[in-house]
Amino acid sequence: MDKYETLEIIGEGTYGTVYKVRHKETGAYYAIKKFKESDENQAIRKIAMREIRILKSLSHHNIVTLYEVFRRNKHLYLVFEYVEHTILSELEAHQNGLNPNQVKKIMYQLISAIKYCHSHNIIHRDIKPENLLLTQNGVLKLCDFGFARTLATLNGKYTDYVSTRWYRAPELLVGDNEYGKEVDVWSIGCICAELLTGLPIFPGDSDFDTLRHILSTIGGNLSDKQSNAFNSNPIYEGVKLPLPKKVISLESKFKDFPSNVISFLKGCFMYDPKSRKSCEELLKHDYFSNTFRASFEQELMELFNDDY
Ligand SMILES: Oc1ccc(-c2ccc(-c3cc(Nc4ccc(CNC5CC5)cc4)n[nH]3)cc2)c(O)c1
Repeated sequence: MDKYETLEIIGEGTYGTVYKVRHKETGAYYAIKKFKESDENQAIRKIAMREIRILKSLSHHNIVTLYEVFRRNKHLYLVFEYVEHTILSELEAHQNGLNPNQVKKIMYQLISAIKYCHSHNIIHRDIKPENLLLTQNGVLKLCDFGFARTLATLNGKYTDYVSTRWYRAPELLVGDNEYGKEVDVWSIGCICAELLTGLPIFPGDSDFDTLRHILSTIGGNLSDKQSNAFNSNPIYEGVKLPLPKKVISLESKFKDFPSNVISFLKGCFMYDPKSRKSCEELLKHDYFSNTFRASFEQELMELFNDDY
């Protein structure tokens, strides 16, 4: 850490803290994650090794770059690309939502980044505005894989709980631990709606309350597997599924959204993960017209070439 000047804390997580630092010789900025515990703690060491293995397998224009890993005074440090803004700060600056075309550009890059992760059998599991960074040129960079996991074997189960409640898919909220990459697609839908309105679409103050928001907006019923998981979850013992008195559908909730946006959101918000659109299908959805795809891909190529 001697070659860096620590400037501020930019993120606090369960297992570590992320600092904005300046390289003393070059003046360049970086984001450095310092793992909290000494790496002599076997549990932390295992978590850190899994995170580093995932990060080293990723190389994509829309995912922050890991430059270096080093160990000092029994602590592990990860040196990352520093990006000036987050989508959270963009939302704070645009309380009624961002320009629809800017949203489309952000969504196209987010889905491209997640499609890349999924093609490498990696689930991010914590997609939320503070984990989406935006460069001055409008390039989106996905960050913080502290909760990422490689897809479990076919019948694999995940034990730890994840993601930030408002962006959590119903299978996570009911406690079904046989979930897959579809949880990221649900979060993508949440991000899209929030970017367009400036407000979180399912702002629950608990997992149960988030489920209530979902059922009141999407209507219908959870999948049988999700209902069974809820009813057998000891956390919800004695509690009935929140059956909404009134459903305010997506069409009613977002009256001024074009039909292709509503259709895009419905593709992300299918209760049954197997019915949810994949990232590949979302990129082909007519939310992204052929004209948009052609012109934006050209724009991105020029932006990415400027990076080098
Ligand atoms: O497994 C991991 C762990 C950590 C990261 C990670 C990598 C990079 C960053 C990062 C953040 C960042 N920029 C940034 C982050 C937060 C803010 C918000 N203002 C802060 C509060 C003062 C502003 C800018 N640039 N790069 C953050 C996290 C990662 O990508 C993977």
